[in-house]
Amino acid sequence: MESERRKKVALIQAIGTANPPTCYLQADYPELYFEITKSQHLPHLKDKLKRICVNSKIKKRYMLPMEEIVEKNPNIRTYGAPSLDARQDILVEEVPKLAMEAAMKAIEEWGEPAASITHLVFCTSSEISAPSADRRLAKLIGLKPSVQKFIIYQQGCYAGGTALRLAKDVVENNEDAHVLVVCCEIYSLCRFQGPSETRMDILVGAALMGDGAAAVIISGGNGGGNSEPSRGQLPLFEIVSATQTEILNTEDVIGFVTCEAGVRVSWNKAAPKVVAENIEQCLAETFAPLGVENWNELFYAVHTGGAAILRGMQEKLGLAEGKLDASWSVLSEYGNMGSPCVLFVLDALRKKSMGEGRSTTGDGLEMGVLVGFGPGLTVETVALKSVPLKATKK
Ligand SMILES: CC(C)(COP(=O)(O)OP(=O)(O)OC[C@H]1O[C@@H](n2cnc3c(N)ncnc32)[C@H](O)[C@@H]1OP(=O)(O)O)[C@@H](O)C(=O)NCCC(=O)NCCSC(=O)CC(=O)O
Repeated sequence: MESERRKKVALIQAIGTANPPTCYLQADYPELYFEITKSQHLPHLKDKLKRICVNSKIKKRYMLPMEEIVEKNPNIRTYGAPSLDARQDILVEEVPKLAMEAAMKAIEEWGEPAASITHLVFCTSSEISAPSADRRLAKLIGLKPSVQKFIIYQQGCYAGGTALRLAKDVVENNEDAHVLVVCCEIYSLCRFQGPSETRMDILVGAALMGDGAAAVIISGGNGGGNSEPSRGQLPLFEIVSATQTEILNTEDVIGFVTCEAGVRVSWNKAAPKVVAENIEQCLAETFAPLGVENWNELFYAVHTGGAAILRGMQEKLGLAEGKLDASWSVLSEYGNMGSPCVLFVLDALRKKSMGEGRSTTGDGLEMGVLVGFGPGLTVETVALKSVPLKATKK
């Protein structure tokens, strides 16, 4: 009977991640940045960048080889100089290539052919082109021409959550849908700016941003507490709900604009405070219907926006030590890569849970939350259910 048919639930089946090959150690970066930008005559700004780098809790980041790129395109090093053409020429090629690496890893873990993907959701804020980056990616990984594509351009760091929200709707409403979600950012190049005496947020960006791509595959499964995948393989997480919230009157807190000089980012000092002040309301709205009030009952995959943001959230929610470990670990190993960050954290979380012999993919807990935030200020709150790890080992 129709009324007895169980609703399909959205299951994350596999995760793949990728980074460019060039690794920059955080301890060496201030020297390198001031060398590349020919700004050694500004030692007070270099000292400030050194301090921010030390406090960033970042050990290393992966980026395009910026020394070579800037040498060939010297306008990129000068604050405000026109350089968008040079950046776009490289990014239009490099964004789909990095995305491909992550996508291939996710497809390999999933174990089904790429041709079985029915929908593609692609997110980037690192280039703008048509035919767009999703189409280039589809060709690179051999998706069928009838794959249903969506591109989420210019949404910044919260787009990883937006993509999961869209994929959830797609699998719940389309029989046998298999959605490939890919987020890819090359901030090292699109957002690179030389230092400026009047723009301290450029130094903050120089200290935090890195490049990465992450891909997940989401399929429909049977609900009812037991997460059954549709195609034989056991899933990693169930997406229970996904919501976007706009925090009113915060348009000047985080933003960016593409201009002749590349992507000009505005990060306001108030960002950590604004996120901390609003996070509990976002969680309350998401988890009241699920009967969760104690934030320590949840596992967490929070965007690695910066150390002050993670600290503020931990304090405001009264989280026990270790609750944000997966985010701290991604921040330390990769920095702030924008939209793929939350998916990197999800990957770290399930690997950590497995490594530590936890009973579920979510730190041994049943319910958790993925939090993405970015321009607007906009928050994506995704409620997740973990999967028993004993079952995945069978
Ligand atoms: C950058 C930090 C690690 C630095 O931490 P510190 O422990 O060194 O201390 P701090 O916060 O006092 O900052 C050090 C110095 O930098 C300055 N400073 C910090 N943030 C600033 C900003 N946004 N604009 C201008 N200056 C800023 C401080 O005033 C201080 O200057 P002085 O030394 O002169 O007193 C931290 O502040 C942090 O994590 N900030 C959050 C970064 C952020 O907004 N991320 C959101 C990304 S948005 C995103 O991810 C989405 C997207 O882009 O789409």
